[in-house]
Amino acid sequence: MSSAATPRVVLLDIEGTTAPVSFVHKVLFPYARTHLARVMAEHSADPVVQQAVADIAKVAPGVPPLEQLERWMDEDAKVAPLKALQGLVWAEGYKRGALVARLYPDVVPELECWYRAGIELAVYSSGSEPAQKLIYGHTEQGDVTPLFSRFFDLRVGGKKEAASYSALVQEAGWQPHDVLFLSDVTAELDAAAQAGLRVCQIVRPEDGTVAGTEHAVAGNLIEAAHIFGLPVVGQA
Ligand SMILES: CSCCC(=O)C(=O)COP(=O)(O)O
Ligand SMILES: [Mg+2]
Repeated sequence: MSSAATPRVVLLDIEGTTAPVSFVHKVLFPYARTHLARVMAEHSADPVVQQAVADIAKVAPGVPPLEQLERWMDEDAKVAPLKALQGLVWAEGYKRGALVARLYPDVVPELECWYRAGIELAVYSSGSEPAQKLIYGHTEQGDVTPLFSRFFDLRVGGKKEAASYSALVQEAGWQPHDVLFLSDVTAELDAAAQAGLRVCQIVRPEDGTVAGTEHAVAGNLIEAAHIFGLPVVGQA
């Protein structure tokens, strides 16, 4: 459903929307793959590791956890045990300065503009909530986590399921039509639109994103702001 009213909430995907696909696939994912076995061994008593190993045993009984994790990484599977463990590995990488998050140049200025205007900002990513806080806590522009009021991950469900968007708006106490969801993936936008959210595809030339035909399309957050009547950085 569309509405002329300005969205009160902007819900943002990460990969392909605020961060380049190349940063996630060529920096974050390889870092996690390289250090996963060691970090799991060094943190074997950590509840994150124990829960992930227990979850893997439920879905892949008899398969060694690292073998299953390798399979999931090969498939880019959006599954909670892998995402929780990747977050643990990245925590170490950010802490020792090996990782610094790259966001698209329009992202921080435009999010700050929306934040200052009283628009509520939230994240919905397949990356775990701790991983989301890490990426936004260690950007080239510094810690931008205070811009966001909420961080939703796979605990509300998969991003291609309409029920996940219904669950997250209910948890936050939002009306679906007050929320604008920005993502590069049309199947995610289809699901969000089915749940009554307003949606816009972010089509980043650097990522080679292909524009869909069903939803509004913007090349960056500033173009999305123009389309949906949100404040635009640098304009009074
Ligand atoms: C928290 S940054 C890494 C994101 C991630 O692990 C991923 O799989 C990408 O998910 P998104 O939903 O942001 O496209
Ligand atoms: Mg994405």
